[in-house]
Amino acid sequence: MLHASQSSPNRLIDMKNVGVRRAGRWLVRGIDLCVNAGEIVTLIGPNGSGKSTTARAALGVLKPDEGSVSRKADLKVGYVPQKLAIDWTLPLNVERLMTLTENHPAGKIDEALEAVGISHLKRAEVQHLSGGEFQRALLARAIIRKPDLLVLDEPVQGVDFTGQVALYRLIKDIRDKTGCGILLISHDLHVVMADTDTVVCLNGHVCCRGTPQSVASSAEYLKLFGTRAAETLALYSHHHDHTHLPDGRVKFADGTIAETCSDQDHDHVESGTHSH
Ligand SMILES: Nc1ncnc2c1ncn2[C@@H]1O[C@H](COP(=O)(O)OP(=O)(O)OP(=O)(O)O)[C@@H](O)[C@H]1O
Repeated sequence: MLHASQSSPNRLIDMKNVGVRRAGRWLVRGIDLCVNAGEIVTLIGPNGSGKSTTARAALGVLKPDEGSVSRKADLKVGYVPQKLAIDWTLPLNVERLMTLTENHPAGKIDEALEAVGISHLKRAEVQHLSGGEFQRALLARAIIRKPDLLVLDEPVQGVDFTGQVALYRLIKDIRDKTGCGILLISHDLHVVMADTDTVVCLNGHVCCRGTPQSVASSAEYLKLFGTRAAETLALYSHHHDHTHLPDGRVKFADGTIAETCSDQDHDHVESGTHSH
C-alpha cells in the first residue's frame, strides 16, 4: 500500500511492517523505518540482506507485498543507485552526466558541481574520474533538483578511507545546508558516519537499530586517522547471535529454533553498542 503521509509535517517516509516477496520468498519482512527532514538514517547489513530492496520499497519503485509505505505529498527525491547503467564505450563528460536523464540550466549544473567540490572537473571524462570524484559527480546529479530526500546506495563504494571521510563530511554538509533527509545505505557493518541519527541493521528483517558509538576515545584510531576522522566516523558494533535457516526460521546461538528472531526473549537493545 502506498499513500501520502498525513502524520508529522517533517516526516518524509514512513514504512510500517513492510514485506517484499519475490520468486516465492520474502526478501525483507517486518520493516519499520521512517526518515524525517534533516535526519540521516543509515541502513547497514551484509550483502543480500535487503538494503536496496528496502530503499526501493521506500521510494515506491518496488511495491510491498505487505505493510504500508507513506510518503510526504510531492516528495522530491534525489537517488544515487548502487549501479549506473552507463555505456562506457561512449565518451561522457561530467557536464553531460548531469543532464543524461533531465535537462538543467548551465547555472544549476555549475552550482551543483560547486557544492560537491568538483567544478574543475566539469569537462573531465567520467571514465577518468577517481572513485571519490565519481561519487561526487553522482551526488551533484542527485542534489541538482534540491530534493527533500536523498537516497544514497553505497555512496562511498570504491573510495579509500580518507576519501570516505571526506564524502561523509560532504553528505553531512549537504544535510546541514539544505535540511533534506538522507537515507544512506552501506554494506560496511562496522563503520558508519557519526552524524547518523539512526543506524538500522538489516538481515531480511530489522536486526537492531540505534545511534552510532563514537570511536573518538580509541587512541589507536586517533593516531591512525586523526581527530577530524574520529569526529566523522564511528563504530557501531553489534553481534548477531542468530542465523536464518532456509525455511525462514531462526536458529539462536544456544541451538534453539524460533519462527522469527524476536520470538525469543533475547536482548534487543534500541541504542548504542549491543548484542542481541
Ligand atoms: N526481483 C527479485 N527477485 C528475486 N530476488 C531478488 C529480487 N531482487 C533482489 N532479490 C534478492 O533479494 C535479496 C536482497 O537483495 P538486495 O539487493 O536488497 O540486498 P542488499 O542488502 O542491498 O545487498 P548488497 O549489499 O549486495 O547490495 C538478495 O538475495 C537478492 O538476490
